[in-house]
Amino acid sequence: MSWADVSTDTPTNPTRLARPTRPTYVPPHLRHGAAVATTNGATPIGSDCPPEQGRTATSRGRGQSRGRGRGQGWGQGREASEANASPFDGSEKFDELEEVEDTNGGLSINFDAYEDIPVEASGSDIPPPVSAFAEIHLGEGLNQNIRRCKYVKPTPIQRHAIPIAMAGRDLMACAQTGSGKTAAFCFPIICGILRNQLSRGGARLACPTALILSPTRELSCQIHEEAKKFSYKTGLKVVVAYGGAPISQQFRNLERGVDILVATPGRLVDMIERARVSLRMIKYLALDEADRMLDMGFEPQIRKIVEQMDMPPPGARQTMLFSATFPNEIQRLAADFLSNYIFLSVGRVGSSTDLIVQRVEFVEDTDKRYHLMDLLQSQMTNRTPKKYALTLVFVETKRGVDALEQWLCMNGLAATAIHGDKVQMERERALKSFKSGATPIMVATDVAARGLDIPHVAHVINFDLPKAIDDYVHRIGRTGRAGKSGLATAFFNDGNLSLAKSLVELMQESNQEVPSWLNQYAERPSYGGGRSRYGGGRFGGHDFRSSSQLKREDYYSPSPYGDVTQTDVFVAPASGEGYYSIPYGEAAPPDSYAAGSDRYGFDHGSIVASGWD
Ligand SMILES: Nc1ncnc2c1ncn2[C@@H]1O[C@H](COP(=O)(O)OP(=O)(O)OP(=O)(O)O)[C@@H](O)[C@H]1O
Repeated sequence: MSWADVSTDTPTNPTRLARPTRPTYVPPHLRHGAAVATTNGATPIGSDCPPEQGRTATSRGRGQSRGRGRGQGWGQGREASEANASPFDGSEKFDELEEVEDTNGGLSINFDAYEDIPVEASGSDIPPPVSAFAEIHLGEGLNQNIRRCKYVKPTPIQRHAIPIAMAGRDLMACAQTGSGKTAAFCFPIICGILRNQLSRGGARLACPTALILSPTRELSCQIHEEAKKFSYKTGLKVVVAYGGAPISQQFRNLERGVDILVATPGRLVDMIERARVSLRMIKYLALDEADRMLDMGFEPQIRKIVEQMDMPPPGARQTMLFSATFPNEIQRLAADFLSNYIFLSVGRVGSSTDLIVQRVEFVEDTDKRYHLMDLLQSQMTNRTPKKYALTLVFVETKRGVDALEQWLCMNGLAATAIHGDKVQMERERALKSFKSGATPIMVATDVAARGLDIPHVAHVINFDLPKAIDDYVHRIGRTGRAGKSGLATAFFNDGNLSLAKSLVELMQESNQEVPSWLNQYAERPSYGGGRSRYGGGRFGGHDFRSSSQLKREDYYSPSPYGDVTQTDVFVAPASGEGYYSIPYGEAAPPDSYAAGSDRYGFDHGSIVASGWD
């Protein structure tokens, strides 16, 4: 049970272990926003928050609640705030956007942040990367939309992945959170359909040409919006299908014609079984968050869709798998869906970006709520006027999410909540209210951990740390997107021991300061001795085919990458210049899992319980 589950206002007071590695707890009313002294080198609570965060300085701490919906300033209650939620949805305004030539470098994306990221590509005959969209013949319609989106130049994953996909190759691609993977699979799909004039009209039985699968409703909607922007005025029809919304309306949308279907697996299976969708014309299949899609929760459904329906087999369709994390075990499963594919990793697979400042604080379960309140109050104190910043708080269980949201609202903070037990309308309302800044705090399960691209998320707080480091990577990836910086704070205690080692490794590789007490946890053999899910090697993630089970001749020298021969894996800075090879023998060992355990070595139930659907 997460401590967030506790719905009483007063925490219980369990016996505390004497531990020098814990910050001194000071009650909120004594803090006055000042830094709290620590005895262990942990970051003082409430300090060092980015100045732009927070809303007003009028929120109330414990005991100062006015009740829900009756506060003021940032302390406005939830109902009032949600009622005022801005109806603005960026995509609705796309029509009004003008085409923008290269002004101020396009969007405020900081491309320098992505230079010199290591790139690994393996497979046969790898098409070389490009450095500009103009180098790829995407077609005038798509190019105009790229300009409308103010994408001036491709991100590293786009530079490498788009030429590979445009060459018709299957692809397994990993790149850091917020680095532009959506466009990397959307552009080749749109371009391919337009180029081959595969567009089809409406019919009772919908036969899309492209299928994009994602694990959550919100992510499917987001991809749908993106794909619609990219195919604006091209004549392509993009339709979304997801659970929780009336299927009849989605059927009507399909009847009007569909070229690209974006779907969650459950709703798609339902539609196929009702004989309203056929996959027999599929030429392009993309799995976003592919490792999650092939994880234990979704794999049977994905296999059903891809292998047991009428979808053309690998080779007859083009398959693209994308994620920020790709454990070897999942790579092995994924290989079933691919044909002669190229493995591409941009940045360390499963790494967090250096743009996210990560802090870990030792917080006992009983203290979590008040530490959270400290952080939020500190943000308010340090805020920059007129700048709005959002805070996403991850909690382990759905009950815990509800209880924490309620507690925050009772204490005068405008918070909303999202998890898989809420009805779809509540989920949508929560997300909209959060995005608009009306409720600048959102408490969530892992249902919000992957893929969501919400501007202005400045702070991700792991109130409860996840069981698996991959989930941590995706969660903190909700901030620090598209070259912007972000802050991630995690509350760590004895219950998170099994995560210590991989957390320290991740932080070190992202050049983060690791508290000495956390290092000590990581060094404990019983706690921190667990094997990281990542492979070894220079930046961790590698094509699992480079493991020792494979023969040397299974690999090719991808000539377009230079004059290197007799090597297996090619690595380059993101710029595409100066590729060099990793000799075969130095490739990362396979990341096999202990017999009987899942890939994390954790209890399945607790992972599933975190709110996916
Ligand atoms: N070439 C580009 N120029 C400017 N902005 C871009 C470019 N490509 C993508 N973006 C923007 O970057 C943001 C992140 O992109 P996207 O959501 O595709 O990331 P992602 O890699 O899929 O992240 P995640 O791993 O969290 O799913 C989006 O707001 C997107 O519009």
